[in-house]
Amino acid sequence: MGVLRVGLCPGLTQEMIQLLRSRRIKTVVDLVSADLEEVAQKCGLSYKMWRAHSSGKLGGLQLPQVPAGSWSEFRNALKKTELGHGGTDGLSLNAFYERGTALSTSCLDKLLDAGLYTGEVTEIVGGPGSGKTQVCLCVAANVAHGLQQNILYVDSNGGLTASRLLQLLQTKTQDEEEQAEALQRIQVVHAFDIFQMLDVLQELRGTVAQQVTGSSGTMKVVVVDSVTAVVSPLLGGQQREGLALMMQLARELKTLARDLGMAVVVTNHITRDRDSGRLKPALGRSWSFVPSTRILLDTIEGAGASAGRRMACLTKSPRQPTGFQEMVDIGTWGNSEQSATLQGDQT
Ligand SMILES: Nc1ncnc2c1ncn2[C@@H]1O[C@H](COP(=O)(O)OP(=O)(O)OP(=O)(O)O)[C@@H](O)[C@H]1O
Repeated sequence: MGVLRVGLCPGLTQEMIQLLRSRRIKTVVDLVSADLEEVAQKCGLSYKMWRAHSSGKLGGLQLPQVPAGSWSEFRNALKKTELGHGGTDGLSLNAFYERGTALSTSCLDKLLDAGLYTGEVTEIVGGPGSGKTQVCLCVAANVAHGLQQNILYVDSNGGLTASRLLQLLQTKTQDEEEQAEALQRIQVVHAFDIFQMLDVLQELRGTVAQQVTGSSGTMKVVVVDSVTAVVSPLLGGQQREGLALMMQLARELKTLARDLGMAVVVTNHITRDRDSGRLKPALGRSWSFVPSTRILLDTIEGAGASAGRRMACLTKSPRQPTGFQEMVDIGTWGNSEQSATLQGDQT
């Protein structure tokens, strides 16, 4: 099982192993999946020392050259290795994915700390026209072309257009065959009410549960644009029934993420808090616990405003500080210029 032991890599001393064990890091995969910066801080290990220790081999598997930059770069480099994908260490691909692998989105990776994490629900929140659907399409194009993974795209508001999807793919490749292959990896389903949506997700659960690990047909990402479109009509009169259906949807999405190792993306509208007047995600408190990561998209007013520019702000994350924000230009995502990020700003 790739248990950490002295001699696995230079510098991995008994003392260090004890420290890691005290942080519940016992195997090579525990180590790869951990927040290395936090671990290093708690174990009194500097990044420089870590680089020196972990270059070369670990658990009999070749590690990447540790980049001089940051911990997150290092972790992502690790995840791309044979080790990060289970490798020959007796670990299944699913077992690793369940622990969380970042799937690059190409549009919001900085905020997401490298991408969408398998095993988690990520929510994109924003008002009408804020760009939620554009983010979903950008994710679909990158997962299908860049990562060559299958994706289920559940459209519940009619926002998806094939022409925009193709436009986004055309910026990635001029090869029409590659574009067609990528389009084939994106399975689009329309579900205009909660019952249709639950049916779609339950069917997906059945299919994914039967998937053979590592086969070319695995479905790694599911996008639901939007949950609000099917849930908010239920929350008016028969509140109880509506809430129960909403939580059933939440359970389905979490099962796909946690038990079946998928990355789940949902979109949600915003609403104004009656007391404070502040904007907050729609669907209330019960829903607010469903996603582990949330990005709020907002249009920009005043100087610097343009049709496609949006401020994307991380408002919930298990990995990054909340409040982290960056300006993105969704208008450029479909242009040949690959400029998504205009500036980074940590608040
Ligand atoms: N083909 C396109 N090329 C460039 N930008 C586009 C294109 N289509 C849409 N946009 C940009 O995306 C914005 C609309 O974004 P989108 O439809 O993703 O919003 P949304 O948050 O999903 O809205 P809603 O909640 O109403 O569904 C437009 O205002 C425009 O700036």
